[in-house]
Amino acid sequence: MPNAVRIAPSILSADFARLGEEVRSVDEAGADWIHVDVMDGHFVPNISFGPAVMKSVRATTTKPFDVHLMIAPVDPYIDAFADAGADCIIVHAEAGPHVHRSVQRVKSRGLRAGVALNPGTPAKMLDYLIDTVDLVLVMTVNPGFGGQRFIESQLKKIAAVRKMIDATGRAIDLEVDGGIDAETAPRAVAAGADALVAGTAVFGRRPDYAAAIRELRGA
Ligand SMILES: O=C(CO)[C@H](O)[C@H](O)COP(=O)(O)O
Ligand SMILES: [Co+2]
Repeated sequence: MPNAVRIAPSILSADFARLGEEVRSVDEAGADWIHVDVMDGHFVPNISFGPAVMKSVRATTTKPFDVHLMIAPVDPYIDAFADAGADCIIVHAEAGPHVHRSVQRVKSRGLRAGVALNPGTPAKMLDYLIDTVDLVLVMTVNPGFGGQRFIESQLKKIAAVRKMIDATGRAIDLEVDGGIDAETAPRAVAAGADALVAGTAVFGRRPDYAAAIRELRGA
């Protein structure tokens, strides 16, 4: 299905005491990708987990790991997450010091590279990056926590990024992250998103993850 929307449950909202089982459950429930939120307590005001934890759950599924690094500076950690089994590594345009170099470093490991834009960062930031990336992640909350409210102004940015992607003629994924549920998902997709991260909307529906994923897809 070429135009199907990908659903990427964020394990930030999983039960960390049963992380492996949680990953297996969302895999069986129909997740397309597993979204891994890495927070450093510096770039964002929260700390989640590092590459060792990710590596230990990597073995529980064959689904691609979509690794969202909220780390500044990020370059010293790219190899560790590549070694831990990332399929796509997303770096923040704001994390610095040289985002283009960070993207090159991800690509040099043979992985898909993504760039994330915070809500206050304009789409224009992508002008000299879009030709090198495989994915753009538009943040629809300020990064650092799950369970926040979708920021409406980002719909305009999703539409602007969709135009930029289409103009390249390349297959670049447009993923949206933050406050995605059955109400916001269709609006993000209508604006141009083709991949949706969902933490609370999936893991908050414990134990029926399949229903949660079906609902997001159907929406
Ligand atoms: O990157 C993130 C936060 O920085 C998370 O991926 C995001 O918040 C998902 O959680 P929710 O769906 O509950 O908003
Ligand atoms: Co995320």
